[in-house]
Amino acid sequence: MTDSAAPAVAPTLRGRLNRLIGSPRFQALIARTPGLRRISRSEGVAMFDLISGFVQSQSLLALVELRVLHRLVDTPAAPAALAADCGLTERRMAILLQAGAALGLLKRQRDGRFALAQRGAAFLGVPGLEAMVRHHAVLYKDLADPVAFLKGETDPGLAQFWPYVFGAAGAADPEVVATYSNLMADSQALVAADTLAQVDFRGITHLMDVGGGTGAFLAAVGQAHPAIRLSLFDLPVVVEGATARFAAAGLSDRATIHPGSFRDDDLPRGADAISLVRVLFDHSDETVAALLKRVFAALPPGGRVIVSETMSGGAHPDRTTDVYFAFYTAAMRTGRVRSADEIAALLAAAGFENVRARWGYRPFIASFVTARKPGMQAAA
Ligand SMILES: CC(C)=CCC/C(C)=C/CC/C(C)=C/C=C/C(C)=C/C=C/C=C(C)/C=C/C=C(C)/C=C/C=C(C)/C=C/CC(C)(C)O
Ligand SMILES: C[S@@+](CC[C@H](N)C(=O)[O-])C[C@H]1O[C@@H](n2cnc3c(N)ncnc32)[C@H](O)[C@@H]1O
Repeated sequence: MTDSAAPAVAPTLRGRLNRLIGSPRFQALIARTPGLRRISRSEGVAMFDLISGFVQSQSLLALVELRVLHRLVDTPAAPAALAADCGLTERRMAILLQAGAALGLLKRQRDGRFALAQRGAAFLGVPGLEAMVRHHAVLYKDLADPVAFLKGETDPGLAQFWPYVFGAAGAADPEVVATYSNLMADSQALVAADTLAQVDFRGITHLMDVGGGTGAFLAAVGQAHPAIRLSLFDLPVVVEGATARFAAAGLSDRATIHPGSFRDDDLPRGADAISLVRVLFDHSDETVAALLKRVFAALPPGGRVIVSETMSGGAHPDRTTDVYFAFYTAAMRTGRVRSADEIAALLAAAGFENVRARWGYRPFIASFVTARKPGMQAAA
């Protein structure tokens, strides 16, 4: 701690402890003390993990771009064979494969060939994950100068990647919208699974999913709860993809599609529950407050609202959401990752009561806040 050698004000107890821990002599002492040296080593590993995270992510991106995991699904292969297929020199391919093995995605065999490890096999099976990793090229470019990014001196490319967040007019190009909608729909499988596992849907007779994309969440709800009627509300160009999805899922009779913009239009009435899945974190507090008012107006007394998205840990900062999703939504410029308490406050301000929060099993997939419109309970 060289630049803080002379404190300007009397340090607190925590400050004195910080100076002690930051002293190389103290660190050396811990490192050579039996029983304590384990702490020193594991702290070093944790620090190195932070330092090298970007390189780990870029190794993964290279494995994805070159389809290395796919190439190893059925049989192991030697670096030379993969090098030829991927257009790399054998030496560079060996570096990539060794890194993949070190990251637990591949397994290095005794004969020098590389096989797909359990984590690599699982990675390929997670819906939408490869596409997510690929699109990180845009995010990581935006974060190349993180200080300039935080000062607002850069023009993040991610803001252009998602066409809809600036309003209905942004989602005009059907091809761009399709790319975006597919990425969302693919990654929706895990969100739907966790929402269905952690939120109580009992008593709901008609669910409207606002900002529901092409209906992937509703399709999952429809399959899990055969009695629930379904309504989808999203921008006109986005919901075009929903008709085919509902037909393929055998839900055409139970599902109604409502094209519209929640910025400009009131929401259709009739549903006794409204879900907002990965919608609020795209938008400013003002937009969210106006949207929640519309949600409130559309529900009957006792009607339920379900918010499902990644949330800040708030008082307990979370490693996944308070880093990746906080920077991600900042790069989009319009939204932010809110804690369950912040979402609860916005719901209360819109008139909702009985607000309940549940931290997700996998917070990087979703956490949940539910609330009710005051009045009579909706009939079960
Ligand atoms: C029987 C034998 C032989 C062995 C048994 C071994 C065994 C049981 C293995 C288990 C393997 C297994 C089942 C693994 C499962 C792994 C899973 C399900 C992993 C899931 C991982 C999910 C991840 C990493 C999700 C990442 C999500 C991301 C990055 C989401 C990003 C979302 C964004 C950017 C959303 C943006 C929306 C916007 C634009 C802000 O509005
Ligand atoms: C991050 S996506 C989430 C989609 C889906 N709920 C999911 O989790 O996969 C946000 C959704 O909100 C929709 N959306 C954004 N602005 C909207 C608006 N003004 N009116 C209606 N939907 C809107 C987008 O089209 C998009 O489908």
